[in-house]
Amino acid sequence: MRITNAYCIVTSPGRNFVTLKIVTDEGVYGIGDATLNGRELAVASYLNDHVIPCLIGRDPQRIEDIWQYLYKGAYWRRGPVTMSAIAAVDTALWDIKAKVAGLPLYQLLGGKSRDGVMVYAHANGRDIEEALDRVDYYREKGFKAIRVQTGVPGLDKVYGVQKGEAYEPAIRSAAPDETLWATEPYLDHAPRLFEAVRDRFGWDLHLLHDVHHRLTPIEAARLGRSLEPFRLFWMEDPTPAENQEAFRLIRQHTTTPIAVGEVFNSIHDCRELIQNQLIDYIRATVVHAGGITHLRRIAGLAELYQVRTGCHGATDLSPVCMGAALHFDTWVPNFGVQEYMIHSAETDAVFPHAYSYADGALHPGEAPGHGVDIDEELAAKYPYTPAYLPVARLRDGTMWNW
Ligand SMILES: O=C(O)C(=O)C[C@H](O)[C@H](O)CO
Ligand SMILES: [Mg+2]
Repeated sequence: MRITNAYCIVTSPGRNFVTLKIVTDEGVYGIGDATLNGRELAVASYLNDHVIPCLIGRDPQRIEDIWQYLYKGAYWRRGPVTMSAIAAVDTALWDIKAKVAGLPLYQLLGGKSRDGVMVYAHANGRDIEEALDRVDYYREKGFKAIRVQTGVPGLDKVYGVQKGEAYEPAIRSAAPDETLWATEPYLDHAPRLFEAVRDRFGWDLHLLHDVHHRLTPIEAARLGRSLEPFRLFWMEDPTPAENQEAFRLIRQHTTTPIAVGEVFNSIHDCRELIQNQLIDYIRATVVHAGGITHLRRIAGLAELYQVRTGCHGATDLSPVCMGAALHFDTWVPNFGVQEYMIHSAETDAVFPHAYSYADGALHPGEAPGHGVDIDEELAAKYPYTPAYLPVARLRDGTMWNW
């Protein structure tokens, strides 16, 4: 079996996605997500200009060898652009292998470890009342785990919150939107929010919260401690994780569980966090962390230290990534939870998929491969439009972490 063709499909059904399609001489094809929010065309160029020419003629069944060839062969290791490109190839190759075998991908990974993949929804509100209504909405839909974010008094725009139904942080424009951040009002507000959620809905619900890298380690420690009475499932990205050692300080002060890793692209980004048991959940997922092949290694390391998975699943990760992640989640022994930020109807139409939601869980489906396809004709109707994630500044104008 040989790879005869490979190409990128860039489409924008409401937001930008990059998809790699690999075609073989036997007519079987596979697809992989290559979307890197706000830097989409860099990955498309990496694939088109540097990876695809090296793939033609290779045996698509040699997934491990191709992974090593692309990783070691570039000389320049790691980084989100490289690892997203490798992930797209890897995902497409696993898709092909499973289609050839006539099996859903989770069967090749080792079979089912669970009957369904527990997912968490996003309840966002401009204020506490609005957030409570959204929690209620998702509870009614059967979700067992809900992430809750609200506006903060005195701040105009806050991560996770937006007027209207669908939250989409990447704004279509030539340059990023500028937002304002202040830590003190947030630290005062967050415990009030979770107190209100527990008062109204009780304790039979997993609650999650994303700090989105905004705090210093000692501020994160204070937040974790102030949230302890409300028993969170996790507090996510409390501080930027380039300095893995910083989490030791947070850990020394709080028992609120910590989730980190949606921006990680390699096992080396989380090795110390995992080996020193400084986190409880690892958020790396298929598209940004080198595909199924590399994510499996991260999960294997994490398992040794009782760190569980919590794959990133925002809407900037395409349904192709979600499909592949659900097969991974169905198999991985140390599964924790899967993020599920629901895609728009336009996106779902471009990416027909076998996965489905029922009663708080997603199911990957039984279609051979990862079960997600792309309608190329429809995709062509949504041309790429530049869009960027916002930036954040402190009140005095200092650049901060968005
Ligand atoms: O889903 C989350 O937890 C996020 O933090 C979403 C990110 O801001 C988003 O995926 C960035 O592209
Ligand atoms: Mg996050």
